[in-house]
Amino acid sequence: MEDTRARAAAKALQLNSKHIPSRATTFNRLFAPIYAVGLLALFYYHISSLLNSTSLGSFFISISLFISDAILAFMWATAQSFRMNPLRRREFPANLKELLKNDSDFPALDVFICTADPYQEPPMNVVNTALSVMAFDYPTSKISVYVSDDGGSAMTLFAFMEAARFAATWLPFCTKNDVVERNPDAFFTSNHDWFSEREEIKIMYEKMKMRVETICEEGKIGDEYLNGEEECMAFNQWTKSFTSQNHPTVIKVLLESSKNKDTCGEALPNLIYVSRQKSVTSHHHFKTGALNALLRVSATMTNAPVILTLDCDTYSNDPQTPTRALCYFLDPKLGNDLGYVQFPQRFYGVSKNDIYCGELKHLYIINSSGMDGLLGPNYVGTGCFFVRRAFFGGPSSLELPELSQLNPNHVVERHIKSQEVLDLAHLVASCDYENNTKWGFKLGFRYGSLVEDYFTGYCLQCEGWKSLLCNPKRAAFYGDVPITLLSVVNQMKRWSVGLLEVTFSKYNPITYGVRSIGLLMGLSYAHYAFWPFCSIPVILYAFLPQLALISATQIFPKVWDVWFVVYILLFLGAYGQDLVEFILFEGTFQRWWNDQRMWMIRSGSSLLFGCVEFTWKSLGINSNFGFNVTGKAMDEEQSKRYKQELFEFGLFSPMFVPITTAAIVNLASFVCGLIEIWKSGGAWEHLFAQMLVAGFGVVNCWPVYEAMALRNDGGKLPPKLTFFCFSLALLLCSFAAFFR
Ligand SMILES: O=c1ccn([C@@H]2O[C@H](COP(=O)(O)OP(=O)(O)O[C@H]3O[C@H](CO)[C@@H](O)[C@H](O)[C@H]3O)[C@@H](O)[C@H]2O)c(=O)[nH]1
Ligand SMILES: [Mn+2]
Repeated sequence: MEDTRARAAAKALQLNSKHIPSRATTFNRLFAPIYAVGLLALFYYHISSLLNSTSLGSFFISISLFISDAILAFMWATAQSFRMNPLRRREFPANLKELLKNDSDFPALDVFICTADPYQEPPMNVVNTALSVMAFDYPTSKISVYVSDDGGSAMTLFAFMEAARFAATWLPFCTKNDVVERNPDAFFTSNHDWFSEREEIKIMYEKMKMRVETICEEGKIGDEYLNGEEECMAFNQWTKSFTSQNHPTVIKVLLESSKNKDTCGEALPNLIYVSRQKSVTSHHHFKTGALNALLRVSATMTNAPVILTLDCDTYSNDPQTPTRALCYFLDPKLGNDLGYVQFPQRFYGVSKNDIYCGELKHLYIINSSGMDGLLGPNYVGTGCFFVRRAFFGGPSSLELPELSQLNPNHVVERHIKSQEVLDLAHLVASCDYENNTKWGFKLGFRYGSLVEDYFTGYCLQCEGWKSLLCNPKRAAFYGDVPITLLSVVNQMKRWSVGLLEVTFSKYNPITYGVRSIGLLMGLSYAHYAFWPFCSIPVILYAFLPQLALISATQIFPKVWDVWFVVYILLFLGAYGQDLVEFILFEGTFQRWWNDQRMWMIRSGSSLLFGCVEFTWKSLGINSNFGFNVTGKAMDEEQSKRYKQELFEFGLFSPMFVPITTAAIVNLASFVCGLIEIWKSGGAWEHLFAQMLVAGFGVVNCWPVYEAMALRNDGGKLPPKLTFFCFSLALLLCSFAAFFR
């Protein structure tokens, strides 16, 4: 790639441009110090009320409010790093044609697709993802798709054998007709009626889908489904003792570019199925381990300089995507230290107003554009192009792997089905290969956190790599959003455990990060690392003012007090800025409203339970926390309710307890407050702030009341849970009333 970059420099080609949204940035830079003054005033107020507290009770209240606001203020301060220097970019793939005239000029591309569970992640969907990238607008002989199957499932392998056959028809069909949607399922569900062979191919696709789905339902593969001896042989490894947690390495080269041709006689991409060895006695590091196994297996077979990592649900929505990434990798101005190009995660099938905030606009787009103006966005696990070299030490300090064949500069000379290559591939995919090597620590994706993406990107940046965000108008990739509240909160719980693992390691972004990547980048990473602590202020604000209201205790300043004004301005300032930002990034008011609601719900469930689980894990009480895959299989009833934007509770989960209890307490306290004001003949000034907080809680908890009392479908709150939370709320309220 270096010589291509030199040619680009000689031709002075413009491959990309950047744009600084200057008005918004100026505003943010001016607003930050003003807001900071407001915060200082608030802490002056907090400290003086602490010093003036007259009783144990008032001291307890003051210190709780102080701690809560200190955490919120810290989160605000770290978030400013995203606002100081945001960037938007554009790329010009057309100009690349000048530079890459022949297929041989393109760098080879290895695509990694991870899947882990055929029941949560239907093989047919994984196949669609793979087909969508095999059909990239890119020289096919340069593409190799590696599928990592951590589920070790014969069904997934079977699905890919079918896909390999279908690809021979699908790929030429896409190129000939300039199809934009190259995920077959997405293509056939949207209407494109004008292609001649469309019907024929659709029938072929449906047949394949039926075969795969039948196999998945039956749970075994009958001989009538297999073509020839080679295919039968492939499944011989699935013996009786083969389980997803204990099995030998399975590597199958399903397509070999130099041999397999499509129906028009053009080369097909390489397609390789890999299920690394698993043993119950050795730790496999979940997805991170799978990615490292793929890094090594791909090194033995193709060793492409560019790598794309994808989750099994992240399909390509634009065949131009790899050329867009090249617009950066081949740009001489960006230098040799560009480690990865991240495309934002975008989602297919988000409900109209995005009730669960599945879009995660802040995480994937707003904050990432903010980091783009510094050293670059964090890695978000999928839709990311890396230079292979980035996994082998910093830009100027090459870290060599133990085996020279895995070296990023090694040129593979043998073809991928040769015995030597296959033997080496099996060796590096075995479960104890990594023992006493640098893999996961100095090489490859990094171990030590359940958010391997965040941690790996962070480590690469600390080593000196830069990154950037490529966010074209047409979504480059689409993934699935979780459609039940439980999967949403479980996903975020895993994230918060993973983030805390980084916070309490020697890599803490405040200590280690700020030193390695500077203040603003360090703060950006700290914003996430300390995110789980948001659960503390949210829980306190969800209960304390309300219980105080029930016990007729005033804890906030009176309406006419200047300190009340400070409170209100800080609240409105933060919320207002957040809203404006959200709208500027193509959001709607309703989506923003749901976003802020989910921020609170997540804090009271995922982040809180994440903190608790992390504590248990650190104390060694229970260390059984793994990477639980987010479900991607659709239940029809659930999808229907999701589309109607009804919250899906359904099951009894301890994670629903805090939010449900808070909903009841907020409503009860609001009513108590009203009664209190009425009884006192209309003296409302001293309780107004608390009424405001409780009222805000009630408005936000509307879906919970609905699920508790007004609905009768499968997604309503289980009566057992409602009863439990009612009892708990009653206990809390009586306790508060006791202090009246
Ligand atoms: O042992 C495992 C567990 C998971 N996976 C794969 O990891 C991917 C992501 O899993 P998913 O359950 O979809 O996670 P999400 O919560 O949606 O993922 C977000 O957060 C993860 C980190 O927690 C990142 O790895 C993901 O890229 C990011 O999208 C999927 O393709 C899985 O098949 C494995 O390969 N092996
Ligand atoms: Mn996912």
